[in-house]
Parts: sequence; C-alpha cells; structure tokens
Amino acid sequence: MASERLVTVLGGGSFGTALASIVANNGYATRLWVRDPELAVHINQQHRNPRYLSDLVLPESIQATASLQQALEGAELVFLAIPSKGFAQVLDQALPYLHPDQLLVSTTKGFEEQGFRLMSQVMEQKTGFKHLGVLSGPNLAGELAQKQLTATVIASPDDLTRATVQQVLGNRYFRVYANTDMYGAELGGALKNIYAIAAGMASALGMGENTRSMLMTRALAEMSRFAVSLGANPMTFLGLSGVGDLIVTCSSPLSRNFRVGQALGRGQSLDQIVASLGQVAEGVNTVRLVKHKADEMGIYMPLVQALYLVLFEGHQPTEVAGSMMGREQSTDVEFVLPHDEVVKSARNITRVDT
Ligand SMILES: NC(=O)C1=CN([C@@H]2O[C@H](COP(=O)(O)OP(=O)(O)OC[C@H]3O[C@@H](n4cnc5c(N)ncnc54)[C@H](O)[C@@H]3O)[C@@H](O)[C@H]2O)C=CC1
Ligand SMILES: O=C(CO)COP(=O)(O)O
Repeated sequence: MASERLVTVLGGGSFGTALASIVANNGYATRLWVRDPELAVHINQQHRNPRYLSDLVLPESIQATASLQQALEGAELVFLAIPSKGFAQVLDQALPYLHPDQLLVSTTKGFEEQGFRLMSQVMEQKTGFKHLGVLSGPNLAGELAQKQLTATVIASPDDLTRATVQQVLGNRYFRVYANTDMYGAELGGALKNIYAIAAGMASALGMGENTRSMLMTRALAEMSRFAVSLGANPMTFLGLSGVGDLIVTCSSPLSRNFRVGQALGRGQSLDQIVASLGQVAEGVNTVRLVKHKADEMGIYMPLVQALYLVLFEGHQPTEVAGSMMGREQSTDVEFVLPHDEVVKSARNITRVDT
C-alpha cells in the first residue's frame, strides 16, 4: 500500500470519478474536485457520485471538495479530467494553488478552440511546469469502474511523470504503458472521437462489419496523415492511444461519441442529441475544429469533410457515404505507396485507353 502521497483529480465526471476510484483503491490519499459543493458533500457522505457512474461504490478514502485550494494543497500529482471546453478556465482558476514541482497530467481528449491547442500545450503555456503528461488509451470509464482488464498510456517527455503515473495507477486490472510522444498520444485520443461518430452512424444504418473495418482503417490513415502534418510521430498511432482507442470507441455503445453517431443515423437532430446526452461527446466540436484546420493547412481528410456535412450542413448520412465510395481510387498505406503515384498511374492508363 502507498503512503500519504496525495493525488488530486480535477473533474468529477465519468472519467474523473473512475480515475479517483482507482487511485484511492491503490492506497493513495485522493482528493476529487467537483464544481458543485452539494455534490462534494454527497460524495463524502454516500460514497457515490449520483451524476456519473452512479452504481460505482467509491472508496471511503476519497475526499471530494469544491475548493480548488483544498484539492490542490500538497498534491504530488494532479490529473485534469475536464472537458476541453472548460479545461483552460479550470487551469486558470487552479494556477494560484499549483506549484512547479507538481506533476500535471491531462486526460482530456479534445482541442482548445483558441489557437487549436492540445491540452498539454495549454498546460505548458499557462504553467511553464516541466512535469507534464497526458493519459490516453482505450479506457471506457464504465468498464474501468467494473474493473475490466484495461490498458492505458502515460505519454510524457518527462521520466518522473511517466514513472509516477505508472506507479500510482497500475494495478491488477489497469496496466499503464509509457510513451514519450505526448502530442502523438494526445492527437490519437482527440481524433478518434470523430470516427467513433461515423462508426455509430454506420451501425444505426445497418452497415456491416466490412464497412466498419473499412471505416476504422481509413480513419487511421486519415488521423496519421493529419498528425504527421502537425509534426507528430505516426508510429504512436500503432499503439494503445492510437489504434487501441480507435477500436474501442468505434465499437462500443458505451462511447458517447459512438452513441451520438447512432442517434444521427436514426435521424435525430444534433441539437436534440447533445441536449439529451447530458455528458460530453468531444467529437462533435472536434469535427468542426479539425475540418477548419485541415482546410487551412490543405490536408486531405475526406471522412472529416463528410461528417462535417452531416453534422453541420444537414446532409443525409447515406447520401454522403454513397458519394465517398465514388471518389477516385486511392492508396492503401500511403507510407508504402504515396497517393500521388496512384493518381499518376491512373492518368497514364486513361491516356492509353483514349
Ligand atoms: N468517459 C470516458 O470514458 C473517458 C473520457 N475521457 C476524456 O476525459 C474528459 C472528461 O470526460 P468525462 O469525465 O467523461 O466527461 P463527463 O461529461 O462525464 O463529465 C464532465 C465533468 O466535467 C465537469 N465540467 C464541465 N465543464 C466544466 C468547467 N467549465 N469547469 C469545471 N468542471 C467542468 C462537469 O461538471 C462534469 O463533472 C473528456 O475530454 C473525455 O474525452 C478520457 C478517457 C475516457
Ligand atoms: O475516450 C473514451 C474511451 O477511451 C471515451 O469515449 P467517449 O468520450 O466517446 O465516451
């Protein structure tokens, strides 16, 4: 069992609650910061979070609080499990209580609209701390709460952050793998949400396993293309935070993004879906932000473009899927056969035929 080393989780949603539960079960003193003081009192008295993962009985050692000062004082390691839209704001509020020796780890899978920043970049710019990291992987909060065997990635260029998070979170059902490519891991986690929406939609439309397999593999190609254009290492996409998270989120109705796609496929409007979800589905905003970034940088992202039409311009999913199948033929793995060469060969054949 661990000593009185204090770990703090900021954000008492599904993931923050699941994470706090693991840390406390591993024997660390654990504080959970939630915005609502009444919720903090409820968690401390009932040892359940009535709003998220309400069936999960929380370790009694978790101390919930709505005071950032109380949550952060003396914490060695701080996890930030706040949706991307509120991340920078919460970090600003937390800044007076943070210390440069503390380890800050984001679990957030999205982008900050201003400047198209990843959360690690927001943390770097706002704090200037050196012990920063990102936790990302195929980690459905509901399955973690059931102690299903699960693996994740701590990505950080900092040795201390990687080793500490492996020690604090690792146990008989949660295995923590290390990576130094913080941006690559973070990009994987944020981008896969886009394709989970597409997979949910395909499932609701009765499309089969061939379709899902095509979708996921082409999604991986598109994600890697985007990430390489932004300077990330494509090899990271072969790991748990890339292909691993893509598989789980494109396969499970436990994923909120997948469920958004299913509801769209059934014909519900985006506004209706978001209002009834009651939890964050980061992919909706990510489609919009990535579409604009891809346009700005000239990156070819046909799945993102198609999903944007469905989500924000009222196009029908079946019509968009049909038009995607009619695009010019392309390459399987562009690191092996570049796209331009396929186009060039096709043009040469056309010239011979005519
Ligand atoms: N739920 C999951 O399975 C996983 C979620 N994540 C990521 O973790 C992040 C958090 O997700 P969840 O906990 O699932 O979300 P959630 O929707 O379950 O809960 C969000 C929590 O953040 C709080 N919150 C929202 N805006 C806030 C603000 N401006 N200031 C303070 N608190 C705010 C809400 O009150 C709520 O407690 C997301 O980026 C998500 O993609 C990562 C891995 C797994
Ligand atoms: O990131 C997740 C699993 O790894 C959770 O996905 P959702 O946000 O779609 O529920």
